[in-house]
Amino acid sequence: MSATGVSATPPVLVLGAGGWGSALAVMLTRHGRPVTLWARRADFAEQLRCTRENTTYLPGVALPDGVQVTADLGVVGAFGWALVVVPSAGVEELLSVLPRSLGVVLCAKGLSSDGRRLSELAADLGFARRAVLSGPNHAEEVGRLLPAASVVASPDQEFALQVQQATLTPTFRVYTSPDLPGVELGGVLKNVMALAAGMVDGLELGDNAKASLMTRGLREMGRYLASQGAQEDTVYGLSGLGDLMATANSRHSRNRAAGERLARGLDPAQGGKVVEGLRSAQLLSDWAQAHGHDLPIVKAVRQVVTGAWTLEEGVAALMGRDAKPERN
Ligand SMILES: NC(=O)c1ccc[n+]([C@@H]2O[C@H](COP(=O)([O-])OP(=O)(O)OC[C@H]3O[C@@H](n4cnc5c(N)ncnc54)[C@H](O)[C@@H]3O)[C@@H](O)[C@H]2O)c1
Ligand SMILES: O=P(O)(O)OC[C@H](O)CO
Repeated sequence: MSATGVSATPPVLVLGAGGWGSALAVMLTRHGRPVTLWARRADFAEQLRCTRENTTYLPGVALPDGVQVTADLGVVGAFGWALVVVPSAGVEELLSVLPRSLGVVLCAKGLSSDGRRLSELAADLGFARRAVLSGPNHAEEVGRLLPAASVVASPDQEFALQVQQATLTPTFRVYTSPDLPGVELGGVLKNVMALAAGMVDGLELGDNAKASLMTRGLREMGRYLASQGAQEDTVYGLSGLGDLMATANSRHSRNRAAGERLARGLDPAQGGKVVEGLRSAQLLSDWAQAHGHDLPIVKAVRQVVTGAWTLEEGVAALMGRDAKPERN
């Protein structure tokens, strides 16, 4: 409490100073929520402090003074929970050095190296309070205070409400959900579907093909959610349909762009950019094969990405499947 009896807004801890971590830090700070932003590299933290702009991952967006940048992970001791905003490939490394008493809000949209959901990985490492934050949220737009919505999902309703209150602002509308796996897997699968949508763009197959792919992709996502014990209808929310529409159609999406580049015969992960759908396609496809589960679009993406199929073979495989009712 301040001297006036009004509660001071507690600061939010953002771990990871890439595009999304920086956008969240800017958006929250602009709305009066001070943020501590942790960057892994001391020289990068120093650069952010000096220039007040993340020219590498979020160019053109100023970091307000309220964003305290640090490379000292010791700051976590002052916080009860944190937004974990490093790419999925780096989540295990970061979580393994954090105190297990910290509540973790996982913001990455990928799987662990052995195919676990990141919240499962956090549970296995001993984190009791876990949530995910996911939705149609391009950093380039959220950081510029354009309106967006998202979902914080956790079986721990008190934790979900705490994170919702801390992150909901006039430009970022945050909903809660108890379906953690459903929200988390929506973010994973939409990246694979966005790769496929980018391939459709690159091949210039037309609007009908893209709409058909996205709709059948959504059905495939729902079936996969159900197979993982999640609620199938979570796929129709912000983290599923919402993020699929945003990512598969966006000029900002690295996954969509990677698919388009691949279809044009270029390197999909241009300049070492994070394209999480590439690894997820492999992991999900391996799982489907091992468990006799049908994930045709995921499989086609994997086959094309690994070079096992040409793009034309991928299209033919999807168009030549058995006739069936739409609901299957
Ligand atoms: N960019 C977006 O619009 C957006 C929106 C929502 C969610 N996400 C998700 O957020 C995650 C991060 O994406 P991004 O766009 O911020 O990535 P980015 O490529 O912009 O930046 C990644 C950052 O993470 C750091 N990093 C990498 N490995 C690390 C490790 N082991 N420990 C600590 N830091 C590490 C990098 O140095 C870099 O600062 C991804 O999983 C992505 O799917 C991104
Ligand atoms: O750039 P992408 O493809 O990783 O997508 C970014 C966000 O996930 C969009 O919500």
